[in-house]
Amino acid sequence: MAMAYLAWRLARRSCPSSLQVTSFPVVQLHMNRTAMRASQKDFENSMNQVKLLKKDPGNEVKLKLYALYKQATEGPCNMPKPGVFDLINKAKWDAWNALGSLPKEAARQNYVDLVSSLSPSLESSSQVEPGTDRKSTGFETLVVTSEDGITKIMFNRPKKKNAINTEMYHEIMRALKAASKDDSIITVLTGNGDYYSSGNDLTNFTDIPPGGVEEKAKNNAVLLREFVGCFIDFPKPLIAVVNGPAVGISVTLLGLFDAVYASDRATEMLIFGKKLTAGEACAQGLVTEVFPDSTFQKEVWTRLKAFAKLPPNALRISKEVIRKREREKLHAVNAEECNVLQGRWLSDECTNAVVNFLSRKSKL
Ligand SMILES: CCCCCC/C=C/C(=O)SCCNC(=O)CCNC(=O)[C@H](O)C(C)(C)COP(=O)(O)OP(=O)(O)OC[C@H]1O[C@@H](n2cnc3c(N)ncnc32)[C@H](O)[C@@H]1OP(=O)(O)O
Repeated sequence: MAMAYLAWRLARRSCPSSLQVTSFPVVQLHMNRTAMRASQKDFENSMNQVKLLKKDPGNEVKLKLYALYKQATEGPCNMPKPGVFDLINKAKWDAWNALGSLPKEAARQNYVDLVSSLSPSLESSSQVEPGTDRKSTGFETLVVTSEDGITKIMFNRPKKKNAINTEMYHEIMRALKAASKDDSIITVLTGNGDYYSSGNDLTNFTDIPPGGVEEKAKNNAVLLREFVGCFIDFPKPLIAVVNGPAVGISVTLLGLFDAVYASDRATEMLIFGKKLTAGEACAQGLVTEVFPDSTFQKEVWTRLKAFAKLPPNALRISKEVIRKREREKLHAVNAEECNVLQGRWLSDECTNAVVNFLSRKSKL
């Protein structure tokens, strides 16, 4: 991306961001949550999570879950005790009966707590699991899920370090448009696997149409302009969970997010051909906050779930007020930059860089 554009984006980080606008209610929300009981929705989400557990939690835990579920939905056990040879039903009955007169609400809370104690394995690793609620199908290069007021758009080409090919550009735009209209409060972009994204898929430059390289460069410029435009116009809080190294366009786009959380493993954010650590990117305002990789997913998702409970209209309006002043300028810079890039893609420098990369393993 052009120097001016990047400089502008960096400068923008020192302006009030929608994250700052929302920071006060977040504190309030943490205080409220400790006093809160699990809602019916939390309970239902936990039931869905149980179905998706990858590892069998073992009979003891399953019995506890069963008992708490029955207690939460039907109250104290008043069924006749099964016979001694009906081993399974007797074990279930015993577990339920052992809960005595525990109130339904407390059982619901215990159920949610128990499920969440089983869930860290889903969230603590660098490999991000898809959400457990609604999973959009129809994407080849993404996993899109919606849960807890958060639509998560996950780049899903881990074997290619989540390089963005033409199909993925189109799918990201489609997912963003859908997220802007769905009932989620915030939208998160992240990557599956060890990379956030290695940027533009360099094979995008090899599929030459009948009109030759000029037509290819023009098509790419049109696509890029529309793609970046979707980020400029995105109406809800947009958050990047940078789970690993990020390269090229996946870095420069970060300036259009409302918050950027990076794992301290994101050590290779390449800009100006220079590797930048996540900490350095944070010092320059491109990243909002850096977390240790060991706790990255857990800490970030806890925070995001709290954001997603903030008043949705206030969030949208805050973003609109901030973005309104700069939208026109952003679109103008985007258009100019795409024009410049269209020319650069026809240069020997660009051709050589692509050929060098693709010929490393004799792909050309
Ligand atoms: C519509 C067009 C718009 C253009 C917009 C302008 C955007 C510009 C940019 O984004 S410029 C940045 C482009 N990206 C790069 O230059 C990075 C290239 N990749 C690498 O340097 C390395 O792959 C790496 C440092 C990301 C990772 O290195 P390593 O750990 O050694 O892994 P591999 O190189 O073996 O990669 C594994 C696998 O992934 C393929 N791959 C990785 N990145 C890309 C990519 N950007 N494009 C295409 N393919 C990529 C790599 O070839 C390997 O594939 P293989 O296993 O050999 O099939």
